[in-house]
Amino acid sequence: MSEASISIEYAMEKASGPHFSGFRTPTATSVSSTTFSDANVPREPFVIGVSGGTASGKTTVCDMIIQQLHDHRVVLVNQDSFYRGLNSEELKRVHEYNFDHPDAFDTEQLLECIKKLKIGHSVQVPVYDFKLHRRSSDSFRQVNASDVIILEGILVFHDQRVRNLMNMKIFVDADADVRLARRIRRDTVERGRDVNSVLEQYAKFVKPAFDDFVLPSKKYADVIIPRGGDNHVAIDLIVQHIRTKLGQHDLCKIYPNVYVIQSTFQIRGMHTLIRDRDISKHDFVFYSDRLIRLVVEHGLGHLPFTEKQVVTPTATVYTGVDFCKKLCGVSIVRR
Ligand SMILES: Nc1ncnc2c1ncn2[C@@H]1O[C@H](COP(=O)(O)OP(=O)(O)O)[C@@H](O)[C@H]1O
Ligand SMILES: O=c1ccn([C@@H]2O[C@H](COP(=O)(O)O)[C@@H](O)[C@H]2O)c(=O)[nH]1
Repeated sequence: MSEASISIEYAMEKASGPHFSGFRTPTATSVSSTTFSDANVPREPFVIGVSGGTASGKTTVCDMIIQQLHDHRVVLVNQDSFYRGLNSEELKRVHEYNFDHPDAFDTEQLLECIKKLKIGHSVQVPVYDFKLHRRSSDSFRQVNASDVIILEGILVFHDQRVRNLMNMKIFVDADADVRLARRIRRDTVERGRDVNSVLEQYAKFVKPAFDDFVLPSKKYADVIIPRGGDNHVAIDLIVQHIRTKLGQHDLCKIYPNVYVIQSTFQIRGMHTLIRDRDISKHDFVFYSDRLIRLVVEHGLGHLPFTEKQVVTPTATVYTGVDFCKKLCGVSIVRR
């Protein structure tokens, strides 16, 4: 990316110089006849995986990222939605069921869902009930195509195929005692459990599976967030990175004083001409000059002006504007 500041004098001189209007007919060999497609080619969504032990703060961190990216389309997909659910036999012996083992999830269905979202399709995600340990038979959550897809769950880094779909992998860290305390509170308040059953499940399944599957998958993380949702610095940095990855137009959302000149077919046509190695020197100079003029004129529109009244030849008053002759500049950033 190169940056150049233009002086007011230069800008005014360029803007008031000879005016080339219109898009000249290209010379015979300069442009191919391919039809231009829409300038806004849809980008592939940015997929973020968020893993970590139970009650480490994964959901909290995801909610904070989503809140900060409020000006983008962001969707959250929970691995929990892909729990297979228990049949009646398994339900009778629910205390023997290991919900923390990779086999408890329908990973094939999860893969299919993320692949579809990545190519811009909407999907129906199952709704899992933690109290009944089964999926709702008649309701689904519709998840639409988005700019950012966040996949959150204890084992989202376990399967290599799922990992490969991710552009960024975050591991949320919290001390084991903090997580256990949170889990007891959450499961008794929200998931209809009693303290004894939570402790029993934790010792029998949750902790061993954390050591065997969750912790070993931490090595795949690009970023580790200690203290989860309390770590505002880490979350801010992650959001900045995502914004950068989302591209050029989002610069305007980060910096309120950045204006992007909207690309039009005319502009792209001229860019095509000046990049064509067969263009004549005369046409190169002509179209480069015209492109520079567009940028300069756009920049001039952002200079400070004050209101000014003038009297017209018919003796009426016209209220217009006059350039404030202050020392100022407009930076032109080229990507
Ligand atoms: N930084 C925190 N301070 C206090 N409580 C928290 C914090 N982060 C999460 N919690 C609480 O702990 C529980 C689990 O958090 P959650 O974000 O749902 O974790 P996870 O998605 O990893 O299971 C929730 O009840 C939540 O309100
Ligand atoms: O029916 C169920 C399904 C899952 N669990 C427990 O949930 C956690 C995963 O959810 P987090 O929000 O990441 O904590 C997992 O440790 C399972 O043990 C359950 O208890 N019952």
